[in-house]
Amino acid sequence: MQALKISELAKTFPLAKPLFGKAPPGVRAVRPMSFAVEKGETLGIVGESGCGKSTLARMLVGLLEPTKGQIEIAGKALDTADPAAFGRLIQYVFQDPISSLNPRKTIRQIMEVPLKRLHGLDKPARDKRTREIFASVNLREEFLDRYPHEFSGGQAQRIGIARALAASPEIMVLDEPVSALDVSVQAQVLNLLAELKAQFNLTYLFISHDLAVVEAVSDRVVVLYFGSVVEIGRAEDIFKSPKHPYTKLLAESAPVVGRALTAPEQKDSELPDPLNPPPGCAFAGRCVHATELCRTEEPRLRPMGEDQLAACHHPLEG
Ligand SMILES: Nc1ncnc2c1ncn2[C@@H]1O[C@H](COP(=O)(O)OP(=O)(O)OP(=O)(O)O)[C@@H](O)[C@H]1O
Repeated sequence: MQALKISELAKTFPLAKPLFGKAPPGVRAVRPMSFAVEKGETLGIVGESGCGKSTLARMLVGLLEPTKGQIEIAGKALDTADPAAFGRLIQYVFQDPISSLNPRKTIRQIMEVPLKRLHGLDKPARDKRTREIFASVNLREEFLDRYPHEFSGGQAQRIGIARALAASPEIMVLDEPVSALDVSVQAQVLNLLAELKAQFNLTYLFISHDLAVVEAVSDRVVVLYFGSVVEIGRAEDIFKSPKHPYTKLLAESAPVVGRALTAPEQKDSELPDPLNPPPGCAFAGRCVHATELCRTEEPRLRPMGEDQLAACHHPLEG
């Protein structure tokens, strides 16, 4: 069963109109993209800074209205102009746990908001549910009457996760959930997320620039480049047998213990200018395999092997 399906979802940020002349076309942060996530699956989302990960995530949780496209959760299309429709179905866990929590509210008050607003629970029911969720993220009950700044990064991220769980969502979008944490704490939070997924029957979208973490936690992975999906497939295939030269570049650029860093094959290290996008494949300027076709015609996502799709005119072998 599909937990989430997006169809032709896109976001363009308009730019200010100059005093004279035509308005510029705007920044196409997410170009029309479509994919689905199965219930219980963890879908990793990777790509370098500026590729549209956060814009996509914010649209998925109703924080940002798409320019076009559709979002379906558990088979139902959501009204993307109505953020309230999202809360009970999909929740966001932010990268920076402390600044995502209201500093003037106690943790109990923070936890109560979704329980009251989304589920209409009365005070005793809210207290009971808050205690249950707190226990499931391994936090002590006495923490409930403290303020966000009193917690370490790892504890604050558990609170951020608890707040998201309080909405009883089907899906959680985890946006770099461990990158702000000490390495020693990262594994604890990742283990907790795995336990919660099983306990609450959740589906995860896991955004990270840390490919080792994405490979470890994801069933399938989406690779974004310049606002588009350039490759999607099972995590092991994406990392061991990438079809798109950009996926290979990402994998080769990631430091792995015990492996010497190779100089990745590429011509340039710059992303194209979003205000002046190239006509063909957006990666052509950096790709050593690029031909005239790549510079003139945008490649479409197409099947390449079992459960793997890539948008490339000259996919890699093997
Ligand atoms: N509010 C905005 N107005 C105009 N352009 C924006 C806005 N937000 C994002 N962008 C642009 O959209 C593109 C995608 O940005 P986005 O933040 O989604 O990327 P990202 O992959 O999440 O990057 P990072 O990992 O650095 O957060 C970038 O070119 C960015 O400059």
